[in-house]
Amino acid sequence: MDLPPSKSWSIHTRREIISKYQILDHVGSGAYSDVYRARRLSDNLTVALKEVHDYQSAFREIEALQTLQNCPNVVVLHEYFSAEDEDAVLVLEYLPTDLSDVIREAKRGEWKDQGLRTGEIKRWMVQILCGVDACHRNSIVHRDLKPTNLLISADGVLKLADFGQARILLAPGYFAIGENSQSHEQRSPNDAIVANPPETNPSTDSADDEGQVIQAEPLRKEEARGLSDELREGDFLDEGDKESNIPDGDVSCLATCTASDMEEDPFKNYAYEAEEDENEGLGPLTSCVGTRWFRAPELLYGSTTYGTEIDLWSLGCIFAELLSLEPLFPGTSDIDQLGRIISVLGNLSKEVWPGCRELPDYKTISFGEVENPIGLESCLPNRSTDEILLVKKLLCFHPANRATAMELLQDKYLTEEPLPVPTSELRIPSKHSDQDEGSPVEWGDYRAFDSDSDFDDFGPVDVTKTNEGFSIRFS
Ligand SMILES: Nc1ncnc2c1ncn2[C@@H]1O[C@H](COP(=O)(O)OP(=O)(O)OP(=O)(O)O)[C@@H](O)[C@H]1O
Repeated sequence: MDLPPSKSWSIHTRREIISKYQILDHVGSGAYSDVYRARRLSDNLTVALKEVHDYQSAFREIEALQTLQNCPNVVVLHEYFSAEDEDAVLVLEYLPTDLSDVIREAKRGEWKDQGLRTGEIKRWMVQILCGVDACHRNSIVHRDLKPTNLLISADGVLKLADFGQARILLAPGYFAIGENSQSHEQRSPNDAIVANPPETNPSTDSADDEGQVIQAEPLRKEEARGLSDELREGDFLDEGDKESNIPDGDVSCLATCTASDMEEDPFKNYAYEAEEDENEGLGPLTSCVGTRWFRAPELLYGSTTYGTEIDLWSLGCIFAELLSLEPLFPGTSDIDQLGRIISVLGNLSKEVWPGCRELPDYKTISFGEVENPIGLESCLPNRSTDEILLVKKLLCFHPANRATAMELLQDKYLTEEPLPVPTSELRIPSKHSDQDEGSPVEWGDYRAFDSDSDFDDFGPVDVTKTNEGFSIRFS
């Protein structure tokens, strides 16, 4: 049931907006935004108004969406409002649900034959790949791909959304958001910028050899499984939080790696950010992007010169989750995240990625030798060889070895029987707007799990000083 709209929302003070839109309800919020469902007065179209509280995030989202406006698998930007000293407001097509809802619904077994049918999984994958392919052809790296950012229309069309962290790697001519309060109707599309994504060129600024070294133990098979189960069951949560706050790593590093964390962090050399210069299309990039569970190893090791391949890693994690209905690497800290990856895939060494030693934090974080990696097969039980192979093509340590979205669209798994079902045959979960936003059970279970530091949510950690620095063991 829709509650009467609150008049206290700041968006109601924006005359230029309420003269064109009737605000219906508040449908969600992110690290930098509040999103409202609204009705366009001129034609009754339902839209989403995204009020973005961060200038850079708004700028990035508008720029990326304008570039991608003709892509059927990217959310449509109808127009945007910008004003000096006011948050930008993006008028987006309204999409009632997302892929995390699909996964959750399938997992609950409320759908007749339990889980997702192979043809459905394939159709979701094809739509995601089309959206990502469009981004990468335009040299746009999304940097925060995850199921909650893959929104879905009532008729089953999946669209990439939340481009607040996106970067255009080859700048197609930056534009500034207008200084005066005004609306900006969607412009005609830019010519597609077709360019090869830049080679991932690991920084030569390797970690200071004299610096502190974090030696982390990757989880053993049983530990990894135990911890995953614990996380899934929410054993460590307060009773009241169990359903609502299942930690999903849905924590943007941008939101959690604060300067004060770094200052208080005894392992100062572990993580750092590069200042991103918006005017430099190919300047250093921050490694603090994305959501931990979907973050590529080069980001976790502090790379600032990565490319579109970081999105391909995220895709591997998302596809694995579609296949198993469980998050693949549900890390509780960045180091735990790396530990989980290494436990499954094996050690990151120069044999699998010759350039890995150049990663800024490679020498700072070292893991014990994993002799028997768990393997993706164990993480995806009951899935076919082709399905596992598809995920393996994305989850390669060496970014250059990851299959591109275009290559995967031609993969035999997606082109052979059973074929992807038509979108009209996809089962769509009930709408966001049908849910009671006040209920944390409905709104919180795949969303924000907050943490101020990389270590505070990690559980027992045994730190000992060694000749080289510190050794950390997680128990
Ligand atoms: N076009 C849309 N239609 C319907 N709901 C939307 C739309 N865009 C966003 N939302 C809702 O608003 C929430 C926040 O939006 P979004 O993720 O884009 O914000 P953000 O501040 O960039 O988030 P994050 O913290 O993930 O970076 C989403 O989880 C979704 O529920």
